[in-house]
Amino acid sequence: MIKKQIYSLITYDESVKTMEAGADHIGLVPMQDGGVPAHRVPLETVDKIFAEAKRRGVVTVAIMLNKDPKEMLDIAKRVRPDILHIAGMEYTADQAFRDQLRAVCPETELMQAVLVDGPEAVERAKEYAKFSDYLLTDSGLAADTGIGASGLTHDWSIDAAIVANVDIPVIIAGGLGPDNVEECIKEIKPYGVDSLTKTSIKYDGGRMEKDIDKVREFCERADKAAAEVGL
Ligand SMILES: O=C(O)c1ccccc1NCC(=O)[C@H](O)[C@H](O)COP(=O)(O)O
Repeated sequence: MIKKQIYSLITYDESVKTMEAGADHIGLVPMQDGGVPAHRVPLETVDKIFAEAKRRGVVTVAIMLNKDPKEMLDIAKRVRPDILHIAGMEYTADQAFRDQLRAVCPETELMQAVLVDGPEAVERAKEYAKFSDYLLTDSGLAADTGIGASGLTHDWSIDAAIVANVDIPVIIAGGLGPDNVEECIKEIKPYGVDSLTKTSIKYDGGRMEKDIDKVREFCERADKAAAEVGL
């Protein structure tokens, strides 16, 4: 079984369709400082989407694109995600942040993004794994955060080394879509795979929406590859 994580949802309707198309984790950017304004989701809409996901047993992820740990903890307390994803490079979580998150939101797990920009990413991942519940390996460089949402792949042999060297679940991100998710799973054998750009329709001005046919194809191909390699 492989976890299919689909980002970045904006509306309730596309969230329901994304879950129906096979997503195991859904992620969105609750209203906050930082990030592309068109992707931020009002907190009332986050509540509605997360309630529906919890009803269906789908894991909810709140994506943090700001650099203020206090704001992150306040958002976690307010929207109660299953996972808080620290996505930017300008703030990286640490053990103190993990402890604070556990204190204010005991049920929320922590996922730290790892920039995969060379072999040194393996040591970076090992450090982050000391305080994280999940790692998300990702490509640079988004204009607003320095990591993620690039639509670009990176050297998967480094992800495979990360999976072999940490003992927490690793989700692979960066340029994954229906065209390459099978190859990625066969090469890395990760806990999960993530897709944003290649399963979205992007419009001028930064607005985007999920392409549900692409989401379905991504999930089906991921499941097929996972079954073939015995995951
Ligand atoms: O979700 C966002 O809107 C976002 C914006 C800016 C930086 C990162 C963001 N999301 C983080 C993710 O984990 C993406 O899903 C991941 O980077 C994969 O993106 P893509 O390469 O476009 O599939």
